[in-house]
Amino acid sequence: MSEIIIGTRKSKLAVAQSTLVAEELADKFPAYKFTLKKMSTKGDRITDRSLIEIGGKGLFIKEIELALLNGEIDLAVHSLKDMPGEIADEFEIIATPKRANPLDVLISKDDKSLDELPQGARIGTGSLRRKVQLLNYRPDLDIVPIRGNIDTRIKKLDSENLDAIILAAAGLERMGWSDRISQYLAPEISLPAVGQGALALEVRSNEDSVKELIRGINHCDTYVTVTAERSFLAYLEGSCKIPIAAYAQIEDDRLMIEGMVASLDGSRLLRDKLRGKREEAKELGIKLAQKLIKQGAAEILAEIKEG
Ligand SMILES: NCc1[nH]cc(CCC(=O)O)c1CC(=O)O
Repeated sequence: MSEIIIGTRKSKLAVAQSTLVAEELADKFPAYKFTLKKMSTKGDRITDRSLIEIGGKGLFIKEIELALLNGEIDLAVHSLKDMPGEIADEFEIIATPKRANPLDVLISKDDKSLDELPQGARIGTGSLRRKVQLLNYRPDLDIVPIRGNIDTRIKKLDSENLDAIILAAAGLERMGWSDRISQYLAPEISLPAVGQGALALEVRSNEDSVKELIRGINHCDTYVTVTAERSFLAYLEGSCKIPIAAYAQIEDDRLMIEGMVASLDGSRLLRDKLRGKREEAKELGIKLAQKLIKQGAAEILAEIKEG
């Protein structure tokens, strides 16, 4: 019997996600054995500094890609949201299983909604994307930077004397903690991160037989929508150091994508959308990026990069 080794971060969420993938693969391909290999990444080990300080999203990915490269694992399962817009030629995101709920959610004390929170309420989030959109909606809010795994962040609600925190619905749902959710934030308030709620199945580009197998659990609509979002991100060279968001959906077999770019303090926020053919997902992401550039996104991005 052939064995496929699946590499994952060792956080509870990562293990829950990769277990789901392993089960789906085992169901579909009973002749194979799928084994999880849990790995620690730099992003997991350093939890007392912001991601931006220690080097951004790639920190959750690098060690796992190295294991792919040297053959320790055959498949890597990542949160797509944690992947940079472009990956090295040695690797390929060959499939995305069905996306979970892509929205951001509010977890608040006394289950208050965003509108019910008191004037000047303290909201915990380490994400610039969430920060600028929240302030755009309610300028009175006090945004407090927090980091850590989902359970750590929920604990900070009390330990840091916060009124609420913002998290991804998908993570909470996959952990079975949806009952903690006070409010799902509509995309009009908080446009989700590129790839939020989706998983990336990453393999070595030269491994045709593994690619063929993993493609078996691809979900086409998910793949098309995240392709558009990731091409928007890559074109704007977005990273977690930039307040950037994109969310694509299939509507009547057409592809619709919305994107957002903002300055660091949120004083300038650009947002627009486009519709197109689902076969042209990559081009649509680029077209939307170009549309925002015409409206001033290039200046915003240059300003952020110059520091
Ligand atoms: N930034 C970390 C991260 N990466 C993926 C998820 C949640 C699951 C997902 O979006 O797929 C989270 C937690 C969060 O933002 O609340």
